Amino acid sequence: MSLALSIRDLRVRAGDRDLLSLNRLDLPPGSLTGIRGPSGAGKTTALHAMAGLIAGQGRLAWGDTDLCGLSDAQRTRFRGDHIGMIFQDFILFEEMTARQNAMIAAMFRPDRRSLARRTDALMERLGIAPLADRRAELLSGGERQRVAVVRALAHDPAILLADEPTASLDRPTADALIADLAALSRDAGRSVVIVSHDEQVWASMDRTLTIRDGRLVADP
Ligand SMILES: Nc1ncnc2c1ncn2[C@@H]1O[C@H](COP(=O)(O)OP(=O)(O)OP(=O)(O)O)[C@@H](O)[C@H]1O
Repeated sequence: MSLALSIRDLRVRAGDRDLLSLNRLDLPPGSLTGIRGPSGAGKTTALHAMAGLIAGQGRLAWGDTDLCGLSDAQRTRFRGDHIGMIFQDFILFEEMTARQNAMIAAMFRPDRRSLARRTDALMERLGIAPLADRRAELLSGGERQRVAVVRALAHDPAILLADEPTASLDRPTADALIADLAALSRDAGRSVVIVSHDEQVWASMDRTLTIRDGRLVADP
């Protein structure tokens, strides 16, 4: 499944302050989109709204599903079914193994077996299969990030959202990660949005948007 994103007059507020105000944005299904902008501009807020982690007013629809029209519980369910997330600090459980961390979502899902198969295949593909039984606290930054990628993709989500996925990686590791993310997503028709300050990330995307002061700045 491939899902388009359609945003109309989306606002995210905190108290009486507008954190985000996006008038119109359409991303085709299966597209790879970067988001850049100065610190505090609202990039993470936009990503969290796309993930349904925070509620917005207006319209933010993946396919036919407008997240603004869903309850908190419905948004959580949509996220579990359709969205994979990679966070900047890619939080792992240190005492658990790489594979246990990657499989964490499986604990709450009925399709545990197919998820386990996909997890193993992804670990193989990303070159971390030999580390499957190593505790997370013993993994390097690049290895931890790969575990976070497997965890995000294990349920084969239609949407992948990532916040500064290369921020703590050296150049070669970051480049390899971005190439893998792009290939794993293009193959599957996955829609991807990546918040990043990294020009190499922007170069791998179909398009990169700029957010400033909570608003989209027109592409140059
Ligand atoms: N829950 C909240 N309540 C109040 N203000 C918030 C809340 N969440 C974020 N903000 C503010 O909204 C603005 C945008 O934050 P956001 O994290 O989206 O920025 P960003 O563009 O991702 O920045 P950075 O590149 O530094 O991560 C910031 O001024 C931040 O302090």
